[in-house]
Amino acid sequence: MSIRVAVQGALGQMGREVIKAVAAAPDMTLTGGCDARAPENTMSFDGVELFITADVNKCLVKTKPDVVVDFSLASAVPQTAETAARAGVSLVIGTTGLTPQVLARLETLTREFNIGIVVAPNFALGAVLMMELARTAAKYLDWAEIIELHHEKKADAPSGTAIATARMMQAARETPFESPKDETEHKSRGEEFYGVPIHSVRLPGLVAHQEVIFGTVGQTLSIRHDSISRDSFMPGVLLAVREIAKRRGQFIFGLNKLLGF
Ligand SMILES: NC(=O)c1ccc[n+]([C@@H]2O[C@H](COP(=O)([O-])OP(=O)(O)OC[C@H]3O[C@@H](n4cnc5c(N)ncnc54)[C@H](O)[C@@H]3O)[C@@H](O)[C@H]2O)c1
Ligand SMILES: O=C(O)C1=N[C@H](C(=O)O)CCC1
Repeated sequence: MSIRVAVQGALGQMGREVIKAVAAAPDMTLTGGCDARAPENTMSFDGVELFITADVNKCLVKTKPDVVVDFSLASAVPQTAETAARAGVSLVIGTTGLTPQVLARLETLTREFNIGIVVAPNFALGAVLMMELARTAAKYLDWAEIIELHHEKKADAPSGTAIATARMMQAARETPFESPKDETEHKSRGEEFYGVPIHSVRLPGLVAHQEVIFGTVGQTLSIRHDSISRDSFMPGVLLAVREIAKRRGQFIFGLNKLLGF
């Protein structure tokens, strides 16, 4: 049976890419779109005619999706998730910048309303591997910093990927990472998450990139991933839709869990 999919943030850079990917997926039916900037009617997306509205509830009632894919803004996610949950609709959430409190509420919604929710800060396979390799290296190398580089329109910093990477790296260790002891002069060193300094670069020409650099005596190890176009995220998004459509009651954080890492 075809999985019915609606897209929240449909007019955004990622929303438009998801619309194309879902429309081309043989086992999915694109039902509708939602976006704060949407007109109240149908729109053509590269030849795909789609009902679109600014009202998420209207989108759900009218188009009856099984799954909503959300690439919008962190502040919009709670309302979208509550509305979808009450309608019994599962969610795939790629939006970053979600607080621990919002994540905890999303987990509760899965049990309260028997829906499935996947939240993943990065749907690119290479990025998931980069995070897994960083997790492994973190067990052996005591110094590490992260540089994440994104396009200039990104709303949040640091990236969700960088924060999740730092968390995975620290969780793999028994002791905190080492850091310079004598930075007594002017300090401009990014911001530490889980003991790992994260440096954020925002420039036109970039899409989504991250380098994790480890150091120890006489050597460094760099693990780098580059998304050079947004279609890099689409196989991961479609996998998450397929999986969550059959996993009611489950809350899944990270594409790694769906890839069996
Ligand atoms: N998980 C991943 O793999 C991944 C990949 C790329 C981007 N992202 C994240 O996805 C999100 C969107 O990225 P983007 O580049 O598409 O951004 P974008 O600004 O191009 O698009 C966001 C869209 O959301 C809409 N929007 C804003 N507030 C809204 C609201 N209250 N209700 C409904 N719609 C609303 C905007 O009008 C816009 O069209 C960001 O959080 C970004 O970090 C995640
Ligand atoms: O384009 C963005 O914005 C991206 N955000 C994600 C993040 O914050 O980690 C990663 C992919 C691109």
